[in-house]
Amino acid sequence: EVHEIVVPHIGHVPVAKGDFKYLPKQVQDFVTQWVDVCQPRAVYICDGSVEEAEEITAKLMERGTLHKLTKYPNTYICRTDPRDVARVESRTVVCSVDRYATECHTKDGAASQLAHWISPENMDAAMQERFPGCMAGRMMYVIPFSMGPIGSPLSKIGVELTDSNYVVLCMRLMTRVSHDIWRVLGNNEFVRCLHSVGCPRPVNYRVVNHWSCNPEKVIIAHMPDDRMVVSYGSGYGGNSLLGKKCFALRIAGRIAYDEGWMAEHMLIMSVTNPKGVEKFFVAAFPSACGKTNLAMIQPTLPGYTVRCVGDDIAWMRFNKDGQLMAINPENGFFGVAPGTNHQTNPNAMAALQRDCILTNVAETADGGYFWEGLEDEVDKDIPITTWLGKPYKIGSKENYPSSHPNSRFTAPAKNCPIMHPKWEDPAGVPISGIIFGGRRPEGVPLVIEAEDWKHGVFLGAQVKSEATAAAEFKGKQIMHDPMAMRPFLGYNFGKYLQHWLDMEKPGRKMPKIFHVNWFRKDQNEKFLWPGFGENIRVLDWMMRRVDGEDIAEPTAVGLVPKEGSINTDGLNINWKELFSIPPDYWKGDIHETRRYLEEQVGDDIPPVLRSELDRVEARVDAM
Ligand SMILES: O=C(O)CSc1cccnc1C(=O)O
Ligand SMILES: [Mn+2]
Repeated sequence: EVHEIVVPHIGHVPVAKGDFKYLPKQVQDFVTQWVDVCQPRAVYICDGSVEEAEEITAKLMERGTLHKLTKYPNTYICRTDPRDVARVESRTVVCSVDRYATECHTKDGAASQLAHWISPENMDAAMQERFPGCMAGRMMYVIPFSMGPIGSPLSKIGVELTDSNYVVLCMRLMTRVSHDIWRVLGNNEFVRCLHSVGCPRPVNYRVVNHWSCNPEKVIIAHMPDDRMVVSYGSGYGGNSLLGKKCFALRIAGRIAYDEGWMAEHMLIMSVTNPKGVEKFFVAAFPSACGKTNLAMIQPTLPGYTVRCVGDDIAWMRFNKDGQLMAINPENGFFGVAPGTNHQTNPNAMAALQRDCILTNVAETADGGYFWEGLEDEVDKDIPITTWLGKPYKIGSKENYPSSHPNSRFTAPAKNCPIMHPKWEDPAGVPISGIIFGGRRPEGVPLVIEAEDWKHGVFLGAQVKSEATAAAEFKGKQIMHDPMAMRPFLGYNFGKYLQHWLDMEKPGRKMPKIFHVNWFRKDQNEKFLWPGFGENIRVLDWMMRRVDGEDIAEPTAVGLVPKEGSINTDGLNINWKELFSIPPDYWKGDIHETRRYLEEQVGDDIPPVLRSELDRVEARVDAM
């Protein structure tokens, strides 16, 4: 076995684990290149085994980064530096030679919200400023991982180099990490991922919560042409688990554009009705708008069964029979903890009974976890320690909230009791419906069906939602989040929309496209729709529409359910208000959609989409 690597500038670097010569030559070159730059004290080639996880967990517990929750087997809690708690959109960039391969020709040079470009020169400068020597005194972990079942023709392989053992543990839960990857990869293409917390040793400042990070110098950069991602300064979630947003959406989106498939910010689920008919849906909602909850709903209608394939990312491709097939490229869930409880998502709670890592949640004195939403599920008087390490009691204002609004659970998908038997099927699952949606407290009906594919792409492009905690926006503004992909684009959004439009080809069974809004309120700020398990009623209506039942009627904004065609037995629903399409609201909304698309996509708006915008706007203006 080769127990060291020889690199030009620093000579011999020990290989603490694994056999370097077993790696494919192209991976050896990738590792050697960055060992030489980052200068770690040693290299650790991960194999994804339980033993490896136990070894690294013990190391993190010893250091105080991870704390064991005795109430649940193999479950740990982690607190970050409070400055490192969410995706950092302002520091997330995409590098391309031509600026407009990444950004759109925005109107009047407005700053792009849809992907932030960095020039190759500025990329190099940013790398030079950060990576040389950044891993001094640290271990470089080499993580071989597959997005999608190992060996599936729809899967893609990545290799992440990182100096964070927290990332090693989470990547093992979120992706498929295995020694077998090397054999499956051979000399094929792989996505290069380089991550550092940006804290070379010796560090001469106090590290908060044993969580090394370098917030001032955070950069999350993508080089789609080179199929590469580099991330520096943040240890958290989508910034550091590079298989997730960086690879599976931004880089994969560009690969999908080149290869003719789709990488989308979507859950994948199946619904089986009392007659035993099963249909699969994907749904794209902005961050923290309930994808995990919908993917795992417990139907309230008798005789319906919902199963989960994935809760956040879908890779989709039309097969030779013209059927759209989807896989979940991930292996676990990295879900928002606050608001998750046995009422809102009993299946997620079932997946949180063992083998999880919880980040920035609170801890109960009896060795359990706590977050906002669990008040009725723990002993009212139990002493709680907040994510900031402060004392908290349920009902108290002091040290509220107990958990960071973007605190997360990292859980292996296999522990979710309703995973579909085909959730790892290499061929994927057949998609009948695509659902867009967002948090719209006003004016938007419970469900709208697109008249056709291009109208559906328009419904996706006009997605908006009240801001949430998953990124750095604050407050209750209505934010645009076209296709629910605004933070996750890897190339020109106009080209991305054209790519969607180009998916429609003769011989293909184009899925129906819908838009949902669970969050409409009446003038007293009361929700008009109960949501959660009751959403099965809307999915049932969609299934019947897919089968062509005459239960929809046309409106200026699309097809809506005929009165009474959604089963509302047992509910007290104000149908009129829930489905009203207030002309003034929609006139304002469609003009805001035009303003946003003109400003942010400008000349890159695909002509077919522009004509959809004109067509719908004319109908709304005539209301
Ligand atoms: O990556 C983070 O730190 C939070 S963002 C996130 C995590 C899992 C799934 N989706 C998202 C998102 O922002 O869409
Ligand atoms: Mn997401």
